Amino acid sequence: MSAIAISALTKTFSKDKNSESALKNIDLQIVQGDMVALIGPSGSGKSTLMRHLSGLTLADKHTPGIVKVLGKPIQKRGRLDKDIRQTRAQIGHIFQQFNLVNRLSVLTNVLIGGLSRTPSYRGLLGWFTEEEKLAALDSLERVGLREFALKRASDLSGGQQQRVAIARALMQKAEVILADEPIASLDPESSRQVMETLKRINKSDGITVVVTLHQVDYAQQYCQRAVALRQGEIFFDQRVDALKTEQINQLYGTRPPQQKRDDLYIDGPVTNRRFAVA
Ligand SMILES: Nc1ncnc2c1ncn2[C@@H]1O[C@H](COP(=O)(O)OP(=O)(O)OP(=O)(O)O)[C@@H](O)[C@H]1O
Repeated sequence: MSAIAISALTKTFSKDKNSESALKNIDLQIVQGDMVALIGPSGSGKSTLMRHLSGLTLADKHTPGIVKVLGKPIQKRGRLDKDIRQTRAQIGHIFQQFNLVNRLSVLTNVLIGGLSRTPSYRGLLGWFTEEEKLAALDSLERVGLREFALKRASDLSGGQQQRVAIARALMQKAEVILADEPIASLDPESSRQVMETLKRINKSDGITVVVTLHQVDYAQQYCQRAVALRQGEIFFDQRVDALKTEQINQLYGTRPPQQKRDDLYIDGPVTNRRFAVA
């Protein structure tokens, strides 16, 4: 079964009839257990596509677009499915802006991941069972942060916070993780640790991971497949080891690879927005 199935997905933000669509008739299937990088230049539609997968953004009405996750519809013809809550409970989210509750402990943040299975009165009161706490500690152990359990989330570095978000997805027992630019504001070492952690849980638990990345070299190092968007369309979709420098240059519209690496910034000299043209 496909973990993710998208067909005929079109999204136009502006009501102006002549404006370009952010996504144009996208068809995409991702099998369960795959780790897929979504790459492409700024504004190509990566985040918009990710938001459609969890129903945070709706496709154009009166178009045949369908998005399914784990075989269940998320949205159809620009309308959310009525059972979306159950499906959403199986999707873990990791965003560029660390989406933890800063004033709560790391452990509580992870416990929040299991709320979809906790009776709501207990969740509201912050009552968690010993078993739930042990499971949360176990998730933290798996991302290498068990000893940070009682710290405030805001006291952790950006990279550590991203790993807490991964632990929260593990606690949630997410079968699909959508990571939207999880390393965009991290230094190279923290980026490596976050990508290694995603890769590890992808391999060991068979969790499907879709990750948007600005750096092609991280996609090549950690993912099996790369799907590239350009101007709202799929520009290439292939195994990462089949990616050619020429295609990457075409995708980003950069100068040829003999340029110095420092000249190859996508958006100016913003750290971590650089990508390698190998
Ligand atoms: N809420 C919105 N309202 C209007 N236009 C939007 C909205 N969100 C995205 N867009 C437009 O849709 C297009 C795709 O944007 P999107 O953020 O998906 O690109 P991206 O590939 O994720 O870019 P980046 O790498 O910079 O995050 C852009 O032209 C953007 O301006």
